[in-house]
Amino acid sequence: MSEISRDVLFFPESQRPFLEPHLPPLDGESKSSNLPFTTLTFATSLDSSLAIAPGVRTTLSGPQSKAMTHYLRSRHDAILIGVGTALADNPGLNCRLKGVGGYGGQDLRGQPRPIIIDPTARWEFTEQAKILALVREGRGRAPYIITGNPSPPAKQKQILEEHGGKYITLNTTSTETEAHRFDWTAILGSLTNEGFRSVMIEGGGAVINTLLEQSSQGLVDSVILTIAPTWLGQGAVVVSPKRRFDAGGNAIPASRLRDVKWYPFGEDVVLCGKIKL
Ligand SMILES: NC(=O)C1=CN([C@@H]2O[C@H](COP(=O)(O)OP(=O)(O)OC[C@H]3O[C@@H](n4cnc5c(N)ncnc54)[C@H](OP(=O)(O)O)[C@@H]3O)[C@@H](O)[C@H]2O)C=CC1
Ligand SMILES: Nc1nc(O)c(N)c(N[C@@H]2O[C@H](COP(=O)(O)O)[C@@H](O)[C@H]2O)n1
Repeated sequence: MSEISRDVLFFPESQRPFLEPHLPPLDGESKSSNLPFTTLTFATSLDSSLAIAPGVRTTLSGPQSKAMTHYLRSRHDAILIGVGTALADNPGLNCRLKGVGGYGGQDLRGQPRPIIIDPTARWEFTEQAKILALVREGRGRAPYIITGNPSPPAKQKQILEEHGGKYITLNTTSTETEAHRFDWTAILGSLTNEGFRSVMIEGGGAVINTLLEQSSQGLVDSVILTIAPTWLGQGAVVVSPKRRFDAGGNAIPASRLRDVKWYPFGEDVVLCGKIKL
């Protein structure tokens, strides 16, 4: 069996319609805001964890919900993760559904552009990175890395550009607790400048927790979560955004979904909704 046929995933036509209201429009119609249609999507445990420990790749999705995630990848122009995930997972970030480009389809049709948020350009990848191997095999696109470092390492820049990727430089700001932070509107604006009309944001913890802060959660158009029937336990990488307070200083929920729909998917459930603003 070839490497490609072993990897191929199937997501039946009959299971696709329920997702449609939660996805970027098929006709490419853009939003009024000029920013890409933004879907927040990840797999979580019952204790709101993404991975069993920092730096550890952890399988949560069952086969059906994994195939659904790859369908989501085929429906977005770009797929975004933080550098923590790039380092922990050595991810492919391509779409391995039967029929997309590289998996029986033409060219790279249906393959999203991977976007990595790496403010200091600390990801020291080599040609062996899975994401680049897939590019050489014609099964994925080269990543664009958003950085605040005006002089990223020459070696990585060369490798990236040889594969058709690039660094995109964006200004960072400093907060009391963080030395180099991107504003999410600026991140999404830079994707618009590159011509992307939709992006799915997969994680990891820091990416999701900053996106769900009050100042940026309004940028999220759709939320599609896979919930797996497992508790990862203490010490895991947790989704838990910064606490919010009302005018009287009382703690209030950091974020809440509206128009929620739940769909069983094998042993998992898939939750779709919108952020209530
Ligand atoms: N179950 C799932 O669906 C998923 C699981 N994961 C898991 O999540 C874990 C990784 O999570 P985590 O360690 O939190 O890493 P992240 O992937 O969230 O990357 C975090 C880093 O990205 C940079 N970053 C994130 N947001 C911003 C911002 N707004 N501005 C500037 N820089 C930003 C920072 O880099 P710097 O430190 O250089 O400042 C930050 O430390 C992995 O174990 C992975 O397996 C990941 C995705 C999905
Ligand atoms: N949907 C989903 N389910 C899980 O169980 C996961 N661990 C993840 N992780 C995300 O997918 C990336 C790996 O992608 P490749 O299979 O290498 O293409 C990983 O980096 C996370 O972003 N997602």
